[in-house]
Amino acid sequence: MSSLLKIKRLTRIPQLVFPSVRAYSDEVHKEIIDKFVKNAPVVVFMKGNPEAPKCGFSNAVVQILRMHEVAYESHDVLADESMRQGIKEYSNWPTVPQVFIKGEFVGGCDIMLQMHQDGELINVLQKAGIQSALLTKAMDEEEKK
Ligand SMILES: N[C@@H](CCC(=O)N[C@@H](CS)C(=O)NCC(=O)O)C(=O)O
Ligand code: FES
Repeated sequence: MSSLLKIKRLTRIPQLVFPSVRAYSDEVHKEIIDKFVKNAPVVVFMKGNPEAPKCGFSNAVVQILRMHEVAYESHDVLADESMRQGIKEYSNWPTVPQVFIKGEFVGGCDIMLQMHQDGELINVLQKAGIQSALLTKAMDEEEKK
């Protein structure tokens, strides 16, 4: 028997245990996205940027927030593939755009459109301490009457 085999038989070499690399990177990634999501009162993950959206769904969200004159931070997922996948895992929502208000996932394009149409967006913004320009205008008009 070769001396190497003898050594192997006689010694129990302890195995090094590494946490799975994927589990580790997922955790780190979640932390990074968590910081982005909570970095501003309103945060939007989209394709392109507010000045030049690169998809109609992202454009719709930009138009809605513009109507309410809401300031927000945006992230272009097309510029960062790990962000594109990471945000979907973070919120457990399969598509982009994604809108967060006060760190809470609110929805994508369809939900934002629905909330805009039924007035719920004004309420959600109000609860987050943000006054929609549409509400300001409505109040101004009410005062004039
Ligand atoms: N119904 C969706 C429309 C958004 C959507 O379908 N997005 C697709 C096409 S832009 C998407 O994000 N696909 C996955 C990807 O591109 O990573 C919504 O309400 O937001
Ligand atoms: S990029 Fe094609 S539908 Fe959004």
